[in-house]
Amino acid sequence: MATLELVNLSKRYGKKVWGAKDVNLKVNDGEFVVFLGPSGCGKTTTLRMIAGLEEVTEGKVIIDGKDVTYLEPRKREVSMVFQSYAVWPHMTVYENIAFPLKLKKFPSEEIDKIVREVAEMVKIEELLKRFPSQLSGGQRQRVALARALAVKPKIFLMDEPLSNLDAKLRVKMRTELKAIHHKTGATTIFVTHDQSEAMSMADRIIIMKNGRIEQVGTPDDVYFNSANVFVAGFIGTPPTNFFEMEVVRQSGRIHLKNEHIDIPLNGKNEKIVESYSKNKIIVGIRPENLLITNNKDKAIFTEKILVVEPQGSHQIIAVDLGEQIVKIVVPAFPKYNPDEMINVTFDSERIMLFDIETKSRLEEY
Ligand SMILES: Nc1ncnc2c1ncn2[C@@H]1O[C@H](COP(=O)(O)OP(=O)(O)OP(=O)(O)O)[C@@H](O)[C@H]1O
Repeated sequence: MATLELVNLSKRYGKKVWGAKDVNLKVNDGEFVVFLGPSGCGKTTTLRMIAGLEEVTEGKVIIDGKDVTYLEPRKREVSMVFQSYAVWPHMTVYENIAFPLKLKKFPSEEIDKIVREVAEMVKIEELLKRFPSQLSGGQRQRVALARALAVKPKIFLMDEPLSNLDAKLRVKMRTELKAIHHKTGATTIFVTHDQSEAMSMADRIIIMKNGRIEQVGTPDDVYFNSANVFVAGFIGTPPTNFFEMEVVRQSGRIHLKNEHIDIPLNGKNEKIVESYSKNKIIVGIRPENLLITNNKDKAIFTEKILVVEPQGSHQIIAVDLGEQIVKIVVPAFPKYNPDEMINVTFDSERIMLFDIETKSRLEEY
């Protein structure tokens, strides 16, 4: 087990493309950290630099206080699990797990003990004599996990390890991986582009875009205190509704208005906008923070329902506000129908205000 520190870590491909740029991060001993972001944001590049599989252009990788930036991969005491499993097809499950230990010249009795221990941990004790071709995708991924666990690395690196599995198995493996992490307490860096995977597994999430870190925080931090428009839009399903609004001072109160919506501000939100000098602002409201009300006076807009998407536990209501589809999440009951008129209000504690130019959150988070 170990700590990890990345200092201004950067990777340039060719002359212009920065795969990762100025990545600064401290990972605590035993922490489960997830790199999350859209395709091409630099997650894999960063992970590979930590593993030593990618040459660093600038910056440092520090494991347990020791600068390993130029140390070869096998001397870093990290284990990597890939999306493609990378188990050896000509070896049995037992041999796959045992092989790295043999290379390290462990005595065969100890190898046997470790193989059985990790096989039990990932629930493949029954499969030790089989070859990978006789296993399902999920079982093969467990073998890759067991092999990585067996060498007791200082740090576990996982690059989208669940993305080749079907949706149901992914969700199951998430829970199991989290339980394994709980048991081993190994410092883990996990890469994914799936936000619900990140939210459900991470102690902290590192959200990346264009090679840079946009926000570092717990799942609650990045969801409730999103640092900017990108993070607020990336985290959450359905995504946050964004509105470009004008700041209007009207009979002693501040309103945020556009053609369809009128939001009167009070309390904390009014204070934030009082010290904001521009006349346009971006408002972000998550679908569950828009509320349907019978009181028309409280409505920030009144509109016809376009579509209702039943989800069992809740309903997603879509409303067409002049070329912008607004999504609202409401409980499963009462049932709503298309063409029904609804008055929509909002949870004033939960709206997010962003600078129209910098797109950053306009409050302390
Ligand atoms: N070998 C390479 N040569 C040139 N550019 C590269 C190379 N590898 C990655 N890149 C570029 O670096 C950027 C970051 O890529 P990276 O693979 O780290 O993204 P990612 O977040 O892991 O994406 P994905 O989720 O699609 O795997 C991208 O713009 C990518 O095109």
